[in-house]
Amino acid sequence: MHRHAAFRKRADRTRGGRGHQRHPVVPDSPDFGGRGSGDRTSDESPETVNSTEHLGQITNYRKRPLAFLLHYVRRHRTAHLVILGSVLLAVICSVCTQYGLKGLIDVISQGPAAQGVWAAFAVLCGLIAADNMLWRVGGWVAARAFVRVTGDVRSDLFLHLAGHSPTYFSERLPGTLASRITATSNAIFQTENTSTWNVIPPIVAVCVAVVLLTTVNPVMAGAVMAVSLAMAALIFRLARNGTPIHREFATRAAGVDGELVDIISNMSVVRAFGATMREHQRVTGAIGEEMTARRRSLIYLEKLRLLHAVLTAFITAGLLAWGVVMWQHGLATPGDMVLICSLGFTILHGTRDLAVALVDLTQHVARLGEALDSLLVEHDLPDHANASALKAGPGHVTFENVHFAYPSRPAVLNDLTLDIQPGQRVGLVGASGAGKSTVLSLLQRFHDVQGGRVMIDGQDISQVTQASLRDMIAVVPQDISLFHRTVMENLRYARPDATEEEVLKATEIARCRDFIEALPDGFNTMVGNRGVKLSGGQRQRLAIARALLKNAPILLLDEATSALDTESEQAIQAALDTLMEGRTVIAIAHRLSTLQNFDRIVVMKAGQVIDDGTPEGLANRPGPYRDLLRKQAPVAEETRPVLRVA
Ligand SMILES: Nc1ncnc2c1ncn2[C@@H]1O[C@H](COP(=O)(O)OP(=O)(O)OP(=O)(O)O)[C@@H](O)[C@H]1O
Repeated sequence: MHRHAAFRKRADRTRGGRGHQRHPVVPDSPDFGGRGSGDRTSDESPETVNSTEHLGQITNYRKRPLAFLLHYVRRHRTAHLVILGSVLLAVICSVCTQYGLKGLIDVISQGPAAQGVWAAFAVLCGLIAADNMLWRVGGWVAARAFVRVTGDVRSDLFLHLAGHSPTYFSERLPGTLASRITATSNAIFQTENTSTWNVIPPIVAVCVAVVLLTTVNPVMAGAVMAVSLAMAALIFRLARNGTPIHREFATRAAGVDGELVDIISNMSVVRAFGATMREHQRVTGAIGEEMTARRRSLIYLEKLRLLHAVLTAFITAGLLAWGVVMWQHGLATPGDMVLICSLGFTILHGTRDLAVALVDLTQHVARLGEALDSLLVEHDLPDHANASALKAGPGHVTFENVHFAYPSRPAVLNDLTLDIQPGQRVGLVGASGAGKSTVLSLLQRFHDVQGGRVMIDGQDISQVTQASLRDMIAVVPQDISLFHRTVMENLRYARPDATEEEVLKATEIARCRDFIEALPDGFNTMVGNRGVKLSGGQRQRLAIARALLKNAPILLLDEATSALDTESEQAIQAALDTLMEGRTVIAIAHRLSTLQNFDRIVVMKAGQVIDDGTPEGLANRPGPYRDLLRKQAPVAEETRPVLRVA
């Protein structure tokens, strides 16, 4: 199969929703319409882009911006051929108009009795009309085709971006990534526009003009062509030399966007620390660097244009003088003089326009290259080449001699072994930095382990598709992220095809229906950026409802109730109890009393399990858990400790 066709097919497949196997409904779990997350077929799992097939294609273009552009041009081949055809014909008509003019003048100069005046007139008018109409045909088709290309590009880049690991995102500013996607699509649009309207027309015009000039004076045509080509080559070469300057500008511009988004998304912190002026200075610094880079880029272009203007003035003067001398020696008719002048100008202006357009084009291609270079990085956590869907089971989780370190950091987990039976509720406790969150991350395969294996129902999670792995796991995180969308859309994120009845049922169990209905627009209320218009407790209950709708056999909880009043805590605790029914649960808890109803407590220290047993068993014998309990005892008397939900 052709490589590009394969790329397209795969991209289409990833968009269209794959039929990967989903786990069955957890038998003992509460019924939310009798459907497991396995029924969620319309959701486009971003993990699907981890397909190594897809990776093998799009990342090939990382260093080949023009090949990348051509790939999308081929997707709309017919439209681009129509555009090219109409531009070529339009330019040919436009240049031939000058020949038509010469014909008319030659006939007219024979006197009023000359034959064929109206025929020459008709030819000239026909050429002018065709010239104008053909441009419009090209413009009409381009208005659709070029815009489609920009849409395809952004959509594919997003798909690729979404397949990167958390490490990729933690090392980059979201604003920079977003701005690079936009920059890529803008650069492609500009490249297509410049090529179609500013590069191809002068090339064709110059070629046709030279052919026509040959009919008057072949030597003159050859000389003009040679000089023009030499000049265009010189300008283009100089333009290419400026590429690093233009790329520097593109990098700085993306940097400013990244800084702005980072600061704006942390505006509450900026205010809390009275750091507005500090941030202003920082942004001003970044803008200053971008301005310097932009100035250098523009001045470089201006120098090139100046050079071309000077050369053009000299060559035009030479050409005109040559024509006058020919006329003086009776070697040229008045019509020939008109033709020499107009074709000479066509060639000179054509090469000038071409050189300028090529300069612009190299700048657009440089921007495109810069953006692709940073976006088309290979996924660092692709699905295994022979990955198959995780076969749904009851949710048996095993960590087998797991060794793990974050990049350039000392080991976080050392030979960790943990066996969690299906349906077991396990609380992970231990000092800050012990590695509890890392355990949850590794189970979701946010990173690959460096030693040992993580297994679900006897299957190594590094060997299964990430989409099927995510389907097995529901997460209630500590920091609950909501989209700036309606409450309903946020709830349905877990299962877009959930019926209204299922959503209502989940919100009732999660104790959030009452407060949602009290919101100004009920379920259609926008929750604000990351959910700021809701309280912490309300966001947590929404997250629980979302997890209920997902209905996965494994549930990860990370410290959910830390900042709540007693009433909210009780509501959330009750909701969590329902959510945990019939699932394998791994919960991170700092406040130990929330784990009293759990089957098992695992105490971690420096990446290892140092104690393991039932809450009562561990509480009743000397050991790290009892020490932790005693440390928390005074706190427990004042405030009822609660589970921290993931
Ligand atoms: N993305 C990351 N990159 C590099 N190091 C990390 C990353 N995440 C965590 N760490 C480091 O790994 C160690 C374990 O962190 P982890 O978050 O797993 O601990 P924890 O027991 O969950 O702590 P806490 O209870 O404070 O949340 C810490 O030293 C932390 O600095």
